[in-house]
Order: sequence, then structure tokens, then C-alpha cells
Amino acid sequence: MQALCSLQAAAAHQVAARAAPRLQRPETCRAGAPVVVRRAATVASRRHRVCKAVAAPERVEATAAAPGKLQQPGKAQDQVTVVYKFGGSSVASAERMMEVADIVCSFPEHLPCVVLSAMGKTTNLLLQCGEEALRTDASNIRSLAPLKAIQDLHRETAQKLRVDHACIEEVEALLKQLEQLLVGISIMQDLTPRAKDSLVSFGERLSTRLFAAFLNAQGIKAKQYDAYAIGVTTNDNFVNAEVNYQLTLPAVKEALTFKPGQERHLPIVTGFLGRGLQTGAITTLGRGGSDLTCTLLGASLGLPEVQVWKDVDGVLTADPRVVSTATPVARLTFEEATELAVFGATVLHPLAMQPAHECNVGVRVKNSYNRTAPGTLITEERAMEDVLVTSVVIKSNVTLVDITSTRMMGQYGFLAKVFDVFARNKISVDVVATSEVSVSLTLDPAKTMWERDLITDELEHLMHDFEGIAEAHYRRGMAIISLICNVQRTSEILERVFRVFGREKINVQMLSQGASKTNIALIVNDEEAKAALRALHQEFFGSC
Ligand SMILES: Nc1ncnc2c1ncn2[C@@H]1O[C@H](COP(=O)(O)OP(=O)(O)O)[C@@H](O)[C@H]1O
Ligand SMILES: N[C@@H](CC(=O)OP(=O)(O)O)C(=O)O
Repeated sequence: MQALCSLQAAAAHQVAARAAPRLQRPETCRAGAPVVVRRAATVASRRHRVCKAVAAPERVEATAAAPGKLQQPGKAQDQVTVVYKFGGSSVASAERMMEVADIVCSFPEHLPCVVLSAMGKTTNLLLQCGEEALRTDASNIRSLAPLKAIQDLHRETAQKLRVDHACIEEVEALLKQLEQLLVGISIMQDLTPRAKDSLVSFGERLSTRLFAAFLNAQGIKAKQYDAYAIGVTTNDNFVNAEVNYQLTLPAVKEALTFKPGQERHLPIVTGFLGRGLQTGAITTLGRGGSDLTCTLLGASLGLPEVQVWKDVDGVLTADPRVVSTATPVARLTFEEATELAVFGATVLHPLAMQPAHECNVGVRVKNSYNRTAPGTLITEERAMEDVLVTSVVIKSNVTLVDITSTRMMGQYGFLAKVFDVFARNKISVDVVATSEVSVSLTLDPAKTMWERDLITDELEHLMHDFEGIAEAHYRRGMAIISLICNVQRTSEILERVFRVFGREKINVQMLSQGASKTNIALIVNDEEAKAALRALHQEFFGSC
């Protein structure tokens, strides 16, 4: 990793100097820092080192070329200088793909690599196909409504984008394969996690082929790449696979570096997908995983910045579906962005900041529907003097567990035994508050982002495992409200929080701050959570 980062930094420095003077690369990636998957609380507690501040790249204003008159970005000798990721909402239709092509070609000084998600709600439709295939006779698979919707969307898009015949053939071949896979699921009466990953992979495989073909039809040289074919390697934990950074970073760098004499083109890469190391099968990085693909590619290529383009003006002060007047946050640190994602802001994938943080790649969140909005810039550090509260998020459907030791005070090893029980049950813990003889903690609503909620049987089994160690009780239907804030000013923040909650008669069941340097967590009843969020937003941001 150390050698890799230094190499990348040197290469990126040369590229930046020659091709992208407005984007300044920090000197080095953090030397010797292994990239490993951790949960947010661990990430937060590990960040004691003072890191070099990233020089904020200047905002690149859009100078949109008229559709149909797109210009090839970058110069003949360039390597990729930036990665753009467009999510499902940005590429939901042929018209949206045209708009995205226009955005991509609006910065002629940059040679971009483009990561795409599946079009619109295609991933959900694919999962629906899988579920319905289990209840449908193989001979009727063809008439499944979600399958028809997927076929119609991609055929219509191909037609509107006027892609070439080769692309139409590829799209038809993929749609045929998809149908065959569903027939297989119907016959086997089995939808394994491995088959699920194969199934949902069709979304990104289709969208990227259509988009690359459209660019080529417009005279822009572009080439489609499946992430699993250019070295994105994961473990074999299907539906939520973890990236193997040691293998992936050098492989992706090699695959996406232009060789002498090679024609420059825009790489168009499938987000969300990888290849399992042991099985060699297609894996996925968890829902919303294209954000991670984007930062992973940026880290592999040693770039100063990547941009994730969404349907909102950046990361907002609250979920806009709950607080309609939420406003964009101009700057965040990697740590704050991670806490936001882990504690409920669905705008970013919870692990997306990891490669960016380790290799110091700035992440800009932009709006593909409002391209001149400055968005949010996420970097290693930012000025915190004037910051009180940055954003408020909710994680709903949480279970609160209270555990009290049955032994006398002063016994050692109590917490170790408690956490061993969770480890054995493979249940992850979010927020913890402890005293010497008791511990309260919250459990993730789902074991993984894809799986169903923890079921009562599993919780009862967990309670059973505490027998002889402690008395344990659980309460479902709780929510974590997290204030991403300047914890140097905790007293002031909490004084205002409790004034608001007192007024609104909202009872706090548990409070945790300690380990995180960016987050105060308040546990309340789920049915009070949205009202509590709106009241807090009103208090700290002035409107709701
Ligand atoms: N704090 C937040 N800031 C911005 N958006 C948020 C926040 N919390 C939730 N969201 C939701 O996240 C959505 C964008 O994420 P997502 O749909 O995954 O984007 P994409 O599919 O384009 O990558 C927004 O439309 C918004 O409703
Ligand atoms: N298509 C995948 C991966 C992804 O990142 O999607 P989006 O960028 O639209 O959230 C999903 O729906 O989970």
C-alpha cells in the first residue's frame, strides 16, 4: 500500500502538472496505512494523526456544450484526471443519459473515467424479478411485469440514443441471459445470494454499454469496462462483498492507465460490481455501492478528486424527504461523511470514504439536475471554529439492548464477554453507553444492508446467550438521531437539544458521545424521531 500510494502520488503529480493545473494533488497518500474495512466508530477513534490539509480544488463551472455537439475531453497524451460517478437517478432515461454526456464533456481540460449505476430503479426491478421468479412457472417467466419494464426501458433507451447495431446486439444478448437466469431461478426454486448478485449485475452492465455506445455515436471515444474484468476484487461475501484493496488498487491502475500509443478514450465503468476472490463469481458492494467504486477508482489512479453526481445539491443538513428546507453543506471531513452515511444519510455509501480517506482523494458531491450548484466537498480536514451542528440524521427501526451484570462490581472481563456474545451471533452494534456493571447498546436494523430485519427468534437467541453472564432486555422500534457536530462545543449543543426535547416532550432513552469526535447520538422512540429531527433542524438551522 505504501509503495503503491507513493507511486500513485508521483504519477498523479506529473499528470496534474501537465493536464489538470486546477486540481492540486496532495503530496502523498498516507504512508503505510493499510486499507481495511472498519465501522465508523473505529474509524473515528483511530484518527489522531495530524494530516496534511487537502488543497481544495477550485470549483469547475459547467460550460455546457449543446447536445449533439459534444467535444472529446482531455488531450492526446493525458491519463485519466478525474472520476465522475452518476447514480441511478442521474441516468434514469435516455434524456438523462444525454444530459450526463453533456456534463461529462463540459470540462474539456479533464479526461474523465465515468462510473455508472443501473438506470433509475432497475436494481429494485431486478430483485423483484428474482422474488417473482420463485413463485412463477418457468414457462411464464417471459411475462413477468418487472422483466418487461426492464426490457422496455433499455430497448427504448437504445433506440432514443441511436446506438450502433453492435450495442443493440449486446443489449439483446444481456436481456436474453437475464431471462435465462430467471428461468433457472424458477426451476431451481432457489435465489441464493450468489444468484442475486448475478441478477442485479445486469443493471450496471446494461447502462454502461448504452452510455459508452451513445458517446461513440456522438464522436466521443469511450469504452465500456465491467469493474470485475478490470480487477475490482472482493471477498465472496455475496450481496455485501468487501473490497480486497491490496489486489484491486494496482490491478485497476494497470487496466485504466493508457499505454504509449494507445488511443485516448473515456473509460465507462460499471459501479457496484466486483469479482469474488475464491469463487470468481460476480459480487456486489452493497446497495448504493457505486459511490465506493468511484472512490476506489480515484484511489487506484492516485487522483486529487472524484465527483459523485446525485439528484440533490450535495450532502444536506437533513434528509430532504423529512425536512423539505434542508440546505447543502459546503464542506465535510471524511470522518463526518462516514458518520453521516453509517447513521442514516442514504446519500453516500457508508464505506465510500474509506479509499478516499486513505489515499487523500477529495470527494465532491454534485447535482446532475443543477450542475452549477457548488455541491459538497469532502476532504481530510476543514475549518471547524465556526461550526456548531453540520447535519442531523435518523436511523430508524433500531433495537435497544440493556445488559446488566449479574456479578458484583469490580469484576473484570464483563464487557469482553458481552461483545463476544454479539460476535458469536454475528450481530453488529452501533452505539454503546456503559457503566461498570451495565451496558446499553443499539443494534443495526439489519445484519446487512440487504437482508431482512433482525427477527424476534434471533433476538431471543441472543438473550438466551447472555444467561449466566448478565440480565439482558431488548426494546424494538427505537431510532438513533445523530448530530454531526463540533464536539468541542458539546455542552452548548446538548443544552439546546434538551431545551428543544423538553419543549416537545420527547424522551431520550440513551445518549452516547464519547468515542466519536464528530457525532452525538440520541436514542428516542421511532414514532417520535421525525418530529424530533424537524425540531432540532429548526433549532440549529432556523427553518423546517
Ligand atoms: N443528508 C442528506 N443529504 C442529501 N440527500 C440525502 C440525505 N439523506 C438522504 N438523502 C437522499 O439521498 C438521495 C440521493 O442518494 P441516492 O438516491 O443513492 O443517489 P444516487 O442513486 O444518485 O447515487 C437524495 O435524493 C435524498 O433523498
Ligand atoms: N444500482 C445499485 C448500485 C448503486 O450505487 O446505485 P445508486 O448509485 O443509484 O444508489 C443500487 O441500486 O444499489
